[in-house]
Amino acid sequence: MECVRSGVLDLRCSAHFSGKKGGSTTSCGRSSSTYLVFSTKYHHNSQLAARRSSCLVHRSSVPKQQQNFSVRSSSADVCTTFDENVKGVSSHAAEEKIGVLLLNLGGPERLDDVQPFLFNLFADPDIIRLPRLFRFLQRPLAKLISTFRAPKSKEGYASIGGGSPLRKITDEQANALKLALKKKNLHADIYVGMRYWYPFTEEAIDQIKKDMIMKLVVLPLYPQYSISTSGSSIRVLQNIVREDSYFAGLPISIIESWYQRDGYVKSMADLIEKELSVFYNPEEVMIFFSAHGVPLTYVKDAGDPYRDQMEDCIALIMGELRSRGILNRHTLAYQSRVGPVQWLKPYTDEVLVELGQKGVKSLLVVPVSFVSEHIETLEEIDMEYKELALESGIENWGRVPALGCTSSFISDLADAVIEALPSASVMVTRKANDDDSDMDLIHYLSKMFFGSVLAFVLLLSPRLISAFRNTLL
Ligand SMILES: C=CC1=C(C)c2cc3[nH]c(cc4nc(cc5[nH]c(cc1n2)c(C)c5CCC(=O)O)C(CCC(=O)O)=C4C)c(C)c3C=C
Ligand SMILES: [Fe+2]
Repeated sequence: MECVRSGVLDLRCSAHFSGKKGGSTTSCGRSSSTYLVFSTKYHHNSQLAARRSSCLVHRSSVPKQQQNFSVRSSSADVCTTFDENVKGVSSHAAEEKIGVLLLNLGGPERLDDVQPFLFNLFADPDIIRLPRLFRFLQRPLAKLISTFRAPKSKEGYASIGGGSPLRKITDEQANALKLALKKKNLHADIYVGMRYWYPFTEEAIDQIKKDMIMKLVVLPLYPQYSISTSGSSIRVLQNIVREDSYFAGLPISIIESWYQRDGYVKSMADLIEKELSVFYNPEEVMIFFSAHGVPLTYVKDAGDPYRDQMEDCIALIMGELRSRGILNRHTLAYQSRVGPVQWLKPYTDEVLVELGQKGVKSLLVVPVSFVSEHIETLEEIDMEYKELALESGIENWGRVPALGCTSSFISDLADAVIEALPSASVMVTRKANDDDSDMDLIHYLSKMFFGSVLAFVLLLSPRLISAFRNTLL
């Protein structure tokens, strides 16, 4: 049983939308009578399916036309130049009112936004995963953690100009995508929905409804799927679909991950090749992929495919570089861990020190989990990690920019949208009666036990609170 056909999420399948350990009671099928059940265990079939094929379904049957375009968007920073094989779309698609919803994380625009932004982030049950019984602690805990975390985060945002660039960049990407689609003969309205700050996904959803969009493609701006990112945003969407009769009847196609697309892989390889050429001895440079981490339990217990997809992604990019005769060594590590739990290893900061000790002299860092510049590229990599690396003996440091509005990348996203359209279908959802129903007693009790310990640690013990605070700061 495969729920994802070549990378496009089949909305009638249950298992992608996390919630439940095991995923065995979920339903999956092609018929509209099957239901979407929320479960935490990620369905690995989807990942295998995505790996097997280069990506999305339903390639347009319209012959490719060789065309040259040069367009400038209304925003001065967005410049999109197309020189490629342009794929056309069938005329009936052009007559429908098509919407594309770009999902992203969002970021505080001013320092005063930092604490409420962090509150929204930590109040997300896909970010702090409490046992069901302790969900009532989610918001008090979010308040506590966001308050402790805010001073450190504020420092970071202050050092990159006082706020996150995410909204501006995402808007630019939306403009560029609209133009790219237009050039491929698809007229679509593009909406931006952020998970933790303005414009919130709910606002985008309202606008989509007002505009009476007839078909919607949902494109999370994360190349790899994680429960904590695309998964969380998709969950918001599902909740809306369940409550709202307009969305319940709207054909939707979700592109859940797209790291395996040729256009993305080649665009990343282009950026790496270009930055390597800046080094005095490019062949001696170690390519250092730094991905945003997630807590280890996401992968080990909840079935998050994030690590597998990340490794797959790196292999594809390195394969592309090798095919161009670029044979540099490379490594992958995970950055930006928060709090006292174990995250995916190895950790970026530790690997930087080790490489310095081993005598590596030249490093090219490649941020790989996100397609915009943000606090973790501009502050964590460019400032903190650079300083650490130089102190550890690295002499030559370079960093690949995020893809942003790179024309080949935006053009590929446009192709992804066009390819996803034919599989848009009505989301049929039902609320799982008890999404912990297949959890065995021991697991349930252990969750309760650890949940209680966590609650006591975080809410009752001042000494441990201060230890926790030190870990966050
Ligand atoms: C693929 C990308 C990301 C994953 C996976 C992810 C998981 C994740 N993040 C936190 C905690 C924080 N993330 C923060 C900022 C932030 N996170 C991502 C991306 C991923 N997060 C981005 C792009 C950003 C930056 C947004 C911006 O404003 O530029 C922050 C706030 C910043 C800070 O204080 O460091 C926190 C906190 C967790 C806990 C998590 C997985 C569970
Ligand atoms: Fe994050």
